[in-house]
Amino acid sequence: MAKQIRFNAFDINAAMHNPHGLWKHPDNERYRYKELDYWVELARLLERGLFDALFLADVYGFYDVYRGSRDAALRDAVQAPINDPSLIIPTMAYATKHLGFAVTVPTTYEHPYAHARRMTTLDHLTNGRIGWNVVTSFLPSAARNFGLDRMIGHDERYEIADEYMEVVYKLWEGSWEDDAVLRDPFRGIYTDPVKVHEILHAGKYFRVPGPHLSEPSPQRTPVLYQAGASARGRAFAAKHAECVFIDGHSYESMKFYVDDIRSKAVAYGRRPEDIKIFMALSTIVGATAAEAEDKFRELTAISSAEGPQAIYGGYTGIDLSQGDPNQILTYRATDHGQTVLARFTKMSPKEMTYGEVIDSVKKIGGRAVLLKGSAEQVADQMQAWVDNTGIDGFNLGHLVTPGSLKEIVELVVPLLQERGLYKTSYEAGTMREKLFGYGESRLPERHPGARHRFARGE
Ligand SMILES: Cc1cc2nc3c(=O)[nH]c(=O)nc-3n(C[C@H](O)[C@H](O)[C@H](O)COP(=O)(O)O)c2cc1C
Repeated sequence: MAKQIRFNAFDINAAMHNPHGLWKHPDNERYRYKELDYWVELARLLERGLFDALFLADVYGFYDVYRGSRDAALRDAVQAPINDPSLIIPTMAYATKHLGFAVTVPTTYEHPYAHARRMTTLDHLTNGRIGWNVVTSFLPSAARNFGLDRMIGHDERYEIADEYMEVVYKLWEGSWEDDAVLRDPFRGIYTDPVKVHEILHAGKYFRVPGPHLSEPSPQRTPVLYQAGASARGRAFAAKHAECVFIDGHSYESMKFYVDDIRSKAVAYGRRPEDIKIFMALSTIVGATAAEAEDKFRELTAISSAEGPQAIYGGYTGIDLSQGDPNQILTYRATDHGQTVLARFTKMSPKEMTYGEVIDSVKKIGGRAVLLKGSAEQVADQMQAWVDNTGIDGFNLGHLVTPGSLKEIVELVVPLLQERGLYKTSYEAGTMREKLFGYGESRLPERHPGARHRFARGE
């Protein structure tokens, strides 16, 4: 059977996500992000299209590097205003049966003891349909608001994240035995105290004696996503991630990331196929190629020049307004994210000036690859990306919501199904089972998290 293409939707609980200026489009319903009905309708649409998951990005802090101010970000709804992503999930889960939910939570600012309980709660309420996108955060304004004088350094944030993972693995995997909850009215025992264990974690960054507060949920550890692609980020992904999310720009660079992460995973005792890799993608699908071009022109006319530069400043620490348009942008390690700057400098096939970088990020779709055309053309290009890079599928952003994802569900999914490249029904089971096979609800034995499982006789 041909390799199946997988879809996640890439969204955020905010007024706008990445396509800046397009909130002005008359068909854009983004302003409804504060309504539960909006999210329920979206979840039902995605389940109709047999999407694996709704991936919910999140960010603490405003994007205020560009021109040294948050004004451009606020004017243009650059991931602001923004609400909590986890609180919309139970309602969407109630309205669907199979769709997974991957929620972004930073290891730098949320304490693992509280985070572990929140994820277990969500895994119970969704009956095992929860994933966690592990991020380390990249905005100085978040650091300030969490009471730090300066942002913790890029690589140290990953060191903290590594220890954080150890803590949550211990809480999820090692604290409660499977049969701890007896609910036995005859013996008068709800939970057998002998089967609930302290974790006694005392490390460099965290001290958590435990036990975990919640009883075991269907997956225990949520499906682990990760999206940082710096050298340190890839090492982290290779060790922990089950799904990796990467921006793409060429077959070559995407294949480099895919091969590198999978070979590093093998060095951690894992298998290459233990990691599913999704590429960020924007799409414009028309009944014909000409119709897609018309939509593209219409969107270009209302897109914003400043919003993408505000995003760029936050991701990289580079204020594009400060450079001469003809000056070459060079790589420098900042404490923001390192991947986006690398892409426009040392990973770029040719040197780029500040002016060229601005033109590139301003394009519709932003940093994500944009596929446009008829459904046939978009499906062909998706297939080519999968065949040439080894990715498993796409995290599909929206330009106009929910229209962009409706185009995929109604026009592209049926075509991929005809070609035998897309499932025609959901697999049974939890989110992890749908991704990795029936009976695989828990982390596999070879995953480092499984080492923290409680074993009798310990
Ligand atoms: C496609 C994509 C989506 C991301 N989504 C988020 C997000 O929602 N929240 C966040 O804090 N970081 C997000 N990031 C940032 C990364 O998780 C990571 O923190 C950042 O890229 C810095 O790490 P790096 O230097 O290893 O790339 C995303 C990155 C990519 C490429």
